[in-house]
Amino acid sequence: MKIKCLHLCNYRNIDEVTVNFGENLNVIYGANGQGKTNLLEAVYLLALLSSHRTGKESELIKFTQENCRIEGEFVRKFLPVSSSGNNQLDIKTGAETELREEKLDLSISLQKLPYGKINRELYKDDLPVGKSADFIGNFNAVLFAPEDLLLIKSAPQQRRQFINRILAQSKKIYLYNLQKFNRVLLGRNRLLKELQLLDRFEVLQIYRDLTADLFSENKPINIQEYWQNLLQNSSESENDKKEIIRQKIALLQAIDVKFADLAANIMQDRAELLRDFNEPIRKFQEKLSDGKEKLTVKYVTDGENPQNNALETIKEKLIAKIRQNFSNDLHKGYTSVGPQKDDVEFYLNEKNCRLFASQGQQRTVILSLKLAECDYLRTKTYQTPVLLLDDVLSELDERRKAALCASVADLQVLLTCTDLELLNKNWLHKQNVSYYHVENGKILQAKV
Ligand SMILES: Nc1ncnc2c1ncn2[C@@H]1O[C@H](COP(=O)(O)OP(=O)(O)OP(=O)(O)O)[C@@H](O)[C@H]1O
Repeated sequence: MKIKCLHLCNYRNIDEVTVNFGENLNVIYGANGQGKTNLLEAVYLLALLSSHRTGKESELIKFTQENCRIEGEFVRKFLPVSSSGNNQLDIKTGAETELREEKLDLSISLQKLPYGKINRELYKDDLPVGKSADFIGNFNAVLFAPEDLLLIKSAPQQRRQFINRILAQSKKIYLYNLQKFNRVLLGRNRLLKELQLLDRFEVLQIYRDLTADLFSENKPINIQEYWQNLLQNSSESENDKKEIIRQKIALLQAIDVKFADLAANIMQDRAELLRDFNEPIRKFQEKLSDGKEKLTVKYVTDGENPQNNALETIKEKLIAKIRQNFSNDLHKGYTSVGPQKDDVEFYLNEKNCRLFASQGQQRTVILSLKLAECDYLRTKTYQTPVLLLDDVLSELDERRKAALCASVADLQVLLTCTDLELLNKNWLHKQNVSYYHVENGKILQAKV
C-alpha cells in the first residue's frame, strides 16, 4: 500500500496542506524546526494511531486551534488473479496483464474537549470506525527516527513497543488481546491496591485458603462457577470484613484466569514473531557488515520460552506463577508476572548488544531491524509498508547509507533531511525522486 496524498488541517505547525507523494523516493527537506517530522508523524499516525513522539493527542492539534484533521489517500497495485488462482497472462506473449488498483481513504479527526480530554473520530472510506484495532493495519508503515538509535540500551518498554507495533500491523487478534490485557492488568493492579488497605495477614490467610480450595488436586477447576457461588453465598454477610476480603480475592482469582489467558496468547505471538524475525535480521546484518556479524534476537520472558509450549501449558504455568507471587504483588501493589515485564535481547556474534555493541554496531543493528520489519510486514500481510526515514541520514556513515539505499529500492520511502548534501550519490541518482521543501509549516513540491 502506498500513500498517494496526505491532507492536513491544523496539525501541529501546519495550517492546511495537501501533499501528493511520488511512488518511490520522496525527499522532504528544510531547516530545523520547520515541520518535516510533523509530516512523517502524521503519516505514521494513519498507520498506527500513535505518535512516536508523544502519547498526548492534544499536542498534535495546532496550539491556537480546537481541532485537527489528518487524511490519507492510499493505493495498492496488484496483479489480478484468475479463477485458477494464477496471475492472468497474455495468451500470446505470456506476459503479465496490467496491474489493478485498490484505493483506500483513512482519516483521523481530533477535537479538544473540556478538562484536557480529546474526542477522536476515525474513518475508513468515509465510514466511521469504532475501534482503534479496526483502523490499525489497513495501511502499514515502518518508521526509523533518531530516537530509535537508543532502542538497544533504552528501557524494556521501548523494545516491547517495538514488537507491539510490528504485531499490531500484522496480526489483528494480537492488538485486540493486547488492549484487553492492558485493561485486565489495570483492574488487577487496582484490586491489589484495594487489598493493601485491608488487614494484610487476613488477606494472605484467606488467599491461601481460597487458592488451596480452588486448586485442590481432586477437584476439576471451574473458576467461574466457584466465583459465582462464592459471591452468592456471601451476600448475607456483606458487612463482615472477612467476607469483603473473600469477595475481593474471589474477584482477583477470576481476573487472574482472564489475565493468564490473554497473557499466554500475547507471549506466544511474541515468541513466534521473534523466531521468524531471526532470519531477516541475520540477512540484513550480514549484508551491512560485509558478512562479519551475525545478529540474533532473543525473547526474554518469565520462565520458559512460550514457543516450546502449547497455549494451555503456558496458561497453567502463568497461573501457578501468579499464585506464587501473590504476597510479593500484594506488597508492591502491582503485578510482577506476565508479558508487561517482557524484554528483547539482541546478540551480535553471540555477545549481548546491550553490554558490548559499539555505537556504530548499534546503528547497524537498528538499521537491520528496521529493514527486517519491512520484510516481515510484507511477508505476513502481503502488503508493502511505506518506509519513513526521519533525519537518520546524518546518523549513518556513507557505507550504511549506501546499504540502506540498496535495500529500499522497491519501497515507497518518505525521507527527511536538513541538507540535500547528506544524500548519498546512490540516492540522488535514483529515478523518480520527488522533492518537497518545508518552511514554517508550508510544504511545496520542489524541482532540484
Ligand atoms: N501543537 C503544535 N502547534 C503548533 N506548532 C507546533 C505544535 N507542535 C509542534 N509544533 C512546532 O513544530 C515545529 C517542529 O516541527 P518538526 O519537529 O516537524 O521540525 P523538523 O522540521 O523535523 O525539525 P528538525 O530538523 O529539527 O527535526 C516546532 O517549531 C514546534 O514548535
